[in-house]
Amino acid sequence: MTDKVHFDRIAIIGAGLIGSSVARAVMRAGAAGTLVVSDRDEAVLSEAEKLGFAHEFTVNAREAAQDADLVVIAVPVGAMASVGVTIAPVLKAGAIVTDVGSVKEGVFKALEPLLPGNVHLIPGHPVAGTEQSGPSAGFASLFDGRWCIITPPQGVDEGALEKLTKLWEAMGSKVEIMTAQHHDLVLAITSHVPHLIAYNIVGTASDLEEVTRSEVIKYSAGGFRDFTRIAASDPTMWRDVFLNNKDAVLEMLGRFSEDLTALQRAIRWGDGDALFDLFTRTRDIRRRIIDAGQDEEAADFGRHHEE
Ligand SMILES: NC(=O)c1ccc[n+]([C@@H]2O[C@H](COP(=O)([O-])OP(=O)(O)OC[C@H]3O[C@@H](n4cnc5c(N)ncnc54)[C@H](O)[C@@H]3O)[C@@H](O)[C@H]2O)c1
Ligand SMILES: O=C(O)C(=O)C[C@]1(C(=O)O)C=C[C@@H](O)C=C1
Repeated sequence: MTDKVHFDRIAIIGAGLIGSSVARAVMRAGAAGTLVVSDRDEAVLSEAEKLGFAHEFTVNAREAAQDADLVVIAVPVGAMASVGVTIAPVLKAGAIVTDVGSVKEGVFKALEPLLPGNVHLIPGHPVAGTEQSGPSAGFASLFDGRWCIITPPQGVDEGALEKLTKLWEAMGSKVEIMTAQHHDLVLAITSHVPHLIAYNIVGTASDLEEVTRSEVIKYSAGGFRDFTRIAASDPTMWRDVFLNNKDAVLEMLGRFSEDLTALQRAIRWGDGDALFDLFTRTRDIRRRIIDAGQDEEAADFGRHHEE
């Protein structure tokens, strides 16, 4: 007998890209006796129901969380607290409550005071996603080979942590444990600031578009096009990320601005060596990412074009 991870009842609140992908991955892993998915948006819920990636569907998050051994909250970071308020009265003693939010310290601080002391709140973040949203955008293999960062609070119940870790592994992820503060600092530079830069550059180009009309669209190949993919990411999700990881994002943006000023100076003074040295260093980082198997672009491209 293998010690396959199993929960009698798993509830997922939020049936968008990530919630629906977790649902599909849970089903693929056979990790739930009953999997119930909830979303407050009736159109989203009926789309989810048609796609059929869980056993039960309900608009009522409280009904979903009732008797659940594991509740996965997959809503935008700014909506976590309202879900916490809704589900708190019905949570079963010993239940594990986790989330998939892109910011960790703020989510823990928002949820922890709302939940009863006899449940295990263990936040998590699968570092995998796309610029799409909604239940149709999800897929079971989203987490395969990707990191899931779990940020347990001090004094966490080791049994509950182990069970949650095993579930993410069963869904295909590699799991890393760190503090919420460290997570927020690392993700500020690897994910949050890059999204802000993409939003900014596409915004600047869209202002220019007034002047040059269709040329921005017409000639948008290569570099700019890659930025537009990221800048098409969900506005609600990303508004909440920046409002909830303010300190770390501002810290990284400060460094970014200093480095940008140095580049500006190198261009102004014709310092080709400085430009060449930086571009050589950054090319090396790209190579290291590919070597570490973290670049899924080619695979993603293939997958979306097969569908
Ligand atoms: N998109 C990504 O690439 C990505 C990757 C990793 C983690 N995340 C995190 O996952 C979470 C969900 O993101 P997503 O991309 O799946 O978003 P999404 O927009 O695809 O789905 C979010 C869903 O939550 C529902 N919702 C909002 N408030 C609710 C509430 N109070 N009760 C019930 N349902 C509610 C919405 O109706 C929507 O269907 C966010 O916290 C985000 O930071 C996103
Ligand atoms: O691949 C993308 O499109 C993503 O933006 C995914 C991405 C990221 O920045 O890596 C976005 C937000 C998440 O919290 C995790 C993953």
